[in-house]
Amino acid sequence: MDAMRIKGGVRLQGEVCVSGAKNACLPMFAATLLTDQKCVIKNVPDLSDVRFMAEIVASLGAKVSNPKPNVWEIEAKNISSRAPYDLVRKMRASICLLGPLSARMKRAEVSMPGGCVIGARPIDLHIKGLKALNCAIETEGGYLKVDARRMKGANIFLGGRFGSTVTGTANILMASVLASGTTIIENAACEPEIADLCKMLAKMGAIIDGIGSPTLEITGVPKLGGAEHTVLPDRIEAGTWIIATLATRGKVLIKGAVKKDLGALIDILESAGANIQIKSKSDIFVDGEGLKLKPVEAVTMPHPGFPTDLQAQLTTLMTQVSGISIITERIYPERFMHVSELGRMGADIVREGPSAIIRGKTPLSGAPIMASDLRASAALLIAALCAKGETFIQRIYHLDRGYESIDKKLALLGAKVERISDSDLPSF
Ligand SMILES: CC(=O)N[C@H]1[C@@H](OP(=O)(O)OP(=O)(O)OC[C@H]2O[C@@H](n3ccc(=O)[nH]c3=O)[C@H](O)[C@@H]2O)O[C@H](CO)[C@@H](O)[C@@H]1O
Ligand SMILES: C=C(OP(=O)(O)O)C(=O)O
Repeated sequence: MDAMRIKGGVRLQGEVCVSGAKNACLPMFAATLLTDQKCVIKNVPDLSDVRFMAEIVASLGAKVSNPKPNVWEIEAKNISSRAPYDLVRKMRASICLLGPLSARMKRAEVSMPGGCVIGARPIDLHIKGLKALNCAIETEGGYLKVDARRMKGANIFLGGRFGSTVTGTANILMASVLASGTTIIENAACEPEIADLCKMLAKMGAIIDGIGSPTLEITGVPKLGGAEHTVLPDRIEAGTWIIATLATRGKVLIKGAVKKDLGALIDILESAGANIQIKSKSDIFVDGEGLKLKPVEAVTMPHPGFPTDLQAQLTTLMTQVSGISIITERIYPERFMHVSELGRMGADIVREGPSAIIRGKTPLSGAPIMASDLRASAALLIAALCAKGETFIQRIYHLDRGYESIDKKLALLGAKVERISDSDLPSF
């Protein structure tokens, strides 16, 4: 297993390129199962989650290849409809297979995903949506079994007490593109990754109106064809670089940071006094030198609100800002695994229900710490970059799920980081 050694105290400086969005390409890989023709997906980040998804799609019978860096080709001529537990358990996003398999094979058996450290992750809305499309569903032996022989378009309100669902929208969308008649998904997730998935489906021949809005109208077609699609840049990676630059008081040009996808984060940071310059549609320059930021109050919400996937990173930044910040998590009220590890580095953070109350600015000092999930790891990494002395982050496989070549990108910005194996860790 790998760990990361970080020597803190360096200001990030230079230029960094954002990779393709993980949360767009995972459902896109599933979407390739909707056709027996070849799909080519470009700008795919080299991540462990992507490799898992490729493995799952291949295990279903698709021909999967990675002919060039960041390019994947998938041809799903003959596929089976059963996604087994051994593969599905490795990655929650594999629930996205449910919609495409139901639509193409008229039946699907997908192992039920479990919860995860960021909290409960139910799939009742996915089931509600498929039932509305006239599918019969039962759970048996840990599998969700869908009989989609009588699938047809419907009007579906896809919402719950936490708002919309991202992978739930992806599933119902991918099912309805081949369902007879018209489907209207109300309260659809508006995340840019869903809009990008819609664009790929449209290239495959799907008819979708309202792309990017909370109302998607899908006119079912009997068959889809192959397509070539380039994945949009990862707004969560871009946001992580913006925050890391401010936290280290650095100066970085972030290429592939799309302002329209980062509105809520930019608004929060500008209200704190950050200098964020929009250089073009997809380039943002952050100048953190000599900045005195003000504390913030932020609440996570579905897009276009402040994303939960940047909550942990913003928490770290606020430990380096004088005053009291309050960050409230409305999507996953338990997503605070980073808080105790930040405390071990010297942060003063108290949890009050779904909120973290951060009293800054506290000096951080390097320590041995443990990554617990993807974004918590990013938050710890940012803390390590700000800390005095050396930090050793263990279990960085979490980071590799969602950040392509993170150590190499950091090194290019001047950070002192090194990937080491657990056996090379000093004794603490
Ligand atoms: C692969 C992928 O795209 N992952 C993202 C996706 O996860 P994911 O699609 O799993 O998250 P959802 O959008 O479905 O979850 C949003 C909220 O709805 C609740 N819910 C969801 C489904 C359901 O059937 N019932 C229900 O109650 C969840 O518990 C959560 O509170 O969106 C999350 C919220 O932006 C992000 O943190 C994840 O990075
Ligand atoms: C929670 C995340 O991913 P997943 O939904 O795949 O667990 C994330 O990307 O932060």
